[in-house]
Amino acid sequence: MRIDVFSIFPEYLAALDLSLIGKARQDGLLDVRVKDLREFTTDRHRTVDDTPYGGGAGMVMKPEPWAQALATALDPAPEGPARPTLIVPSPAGEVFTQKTAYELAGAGHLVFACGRYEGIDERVLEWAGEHFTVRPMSLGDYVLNGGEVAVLAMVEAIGRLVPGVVGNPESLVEESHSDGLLEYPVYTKPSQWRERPIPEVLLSGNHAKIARFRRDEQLRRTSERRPDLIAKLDPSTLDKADKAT
Ligand SMILES: COc1cccc(Cn2ccc3ccc(-c4cc(N)[nH]n4)cc32)c1
Repeated sequence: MRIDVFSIFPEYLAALDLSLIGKARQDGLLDVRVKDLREFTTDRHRTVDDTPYGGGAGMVMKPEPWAQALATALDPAPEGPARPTLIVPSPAGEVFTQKTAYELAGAGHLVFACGRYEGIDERVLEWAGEHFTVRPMSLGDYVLNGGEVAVLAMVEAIGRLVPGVVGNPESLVEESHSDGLLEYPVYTKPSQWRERPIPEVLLSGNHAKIARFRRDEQLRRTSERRPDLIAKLDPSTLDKADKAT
């Protein structure tokens, strides 16, 4: 998978050189290219923003540097009919979920446009629609100062699902949210820590009982912390809970 990221703070994306994603880049599983948007300006001051038409606070990102930058992500031209997907982090985007991560992990080429200021001139997204599948994307209902943090989160969530990136694919199977429920609690040595024991069943060696305990904990936690997810559960998820005995 090829991933292009454009930002006026490319150093923000240095975290993509580390850990799992960094290793996947070294192994050639992910081809991540981070570019400074200012490289695509033409004036002496490398200007990327200007005042908003219609007035209002703050500045808006100029369209031309973005068109010049995004055009380089179309080089070489995509093989076949598939168009690269352009993800534009935005408070006004669709909400990024684990389902989105799975969907995008199957894409061949992702391009991320990290906005700053009050956002990117809307005509960029209209122009980009001729060459990309454009998806404004929100991380959630809170406001960031720019797109970089959102891109770090999305590239990690997507990248780890690309085959070969995570050493043991098993660890992707039981994941939180993959079955619509939150993760069960985890414990490790010592079994008694500051007078706190671990749940007895985890020492029983009875895999059926352990599975049941974990499923029950998932349901308990989800109904306590995220009742909204309970409402969305696939009925078969609850059957699985009964079968995990
Ligand atoms: C109303 O608040 C804003 C309205 C417009 C722009 C900005 C600041 N900003 C600039 C680029 C940019 C990209 C993404 C996000 C973002 C995404 C999520 N989930 N929260 N915030 C915020 C961004 C703030």
